Amino acid sequence: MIQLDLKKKLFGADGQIQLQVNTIIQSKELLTLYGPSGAGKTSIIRMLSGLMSPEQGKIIVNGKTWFDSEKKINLRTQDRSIGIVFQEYSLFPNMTVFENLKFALPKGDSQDLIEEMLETIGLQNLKDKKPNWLSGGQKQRVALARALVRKPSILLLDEPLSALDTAMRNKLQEDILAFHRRFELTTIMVSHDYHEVKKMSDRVLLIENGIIANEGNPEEVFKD
Ligand SMILES: Nc1ncnc2c1ncn2[C@@H]1O[C@H](COP(=O)(O)OP(=O)(O)OP(=O)(O)O)[C@@H](O)[C@H]1O
Repeated sequence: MIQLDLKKKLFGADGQIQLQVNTIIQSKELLTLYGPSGAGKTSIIRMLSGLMSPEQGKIIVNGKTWFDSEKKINLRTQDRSIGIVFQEYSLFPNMTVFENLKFALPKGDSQDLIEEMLETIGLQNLKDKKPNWLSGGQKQRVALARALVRKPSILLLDEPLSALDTAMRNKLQEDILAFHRRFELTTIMVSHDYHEVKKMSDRVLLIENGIIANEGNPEEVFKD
């Protein structure tokens, strides 16, 4: 279970907004953050990952405090049990697919997990290729597998599919759902795509102007 209580002033092109988000995310839930551009969705992902600090608030994950402004606790990104995939492909261009995954593997862990990941994403035959040999969808599959090599409990996805065409998007949505279930992850995904949010979410947070404007399952949130 993730207890989130986040407050931070955000400065954007259209002035300042006060981000204020308070919610509980259940273990194994697939939660999407949906809403207009600039509303604060990416900032929430960044605060969860430790790449941005809230001004005030708490992040408590399964009873462990990751962030507490009063107690001055702020765990480093590498000490948080997370895997992240961003919109842009963030693979190392000079390493092969296999080496990209191996780089993320904790020292001493068996490389069998890499083989298992490659099999799950169906890219075993491309494991010796460098990223520029791959299609956008294949790169994002590798990024997804790499995010999971450390066996995190939480998967954070910031619009990972927005650069892909519809067919590839559909495939990757299935891959994300398969990983989400297989590794019993708690997954938090930013998406602009209404169909994607409807298809994938257990629960949606509609984020507008830095606050939760509505929340519930997709039927509840999109009933109008
Ligand atoms: N470190 C920061 N401190 C203060 N404000 C920031 C910081 N980083 C980003 N912002 C601002 O916060 C606002 C919200 O941005 P954010 O990327 O979280 O929105 P978003 O909902 O993810 O938008 P999009 O859908 O376009 O990605 C933006 O106006 C941005 O300029």
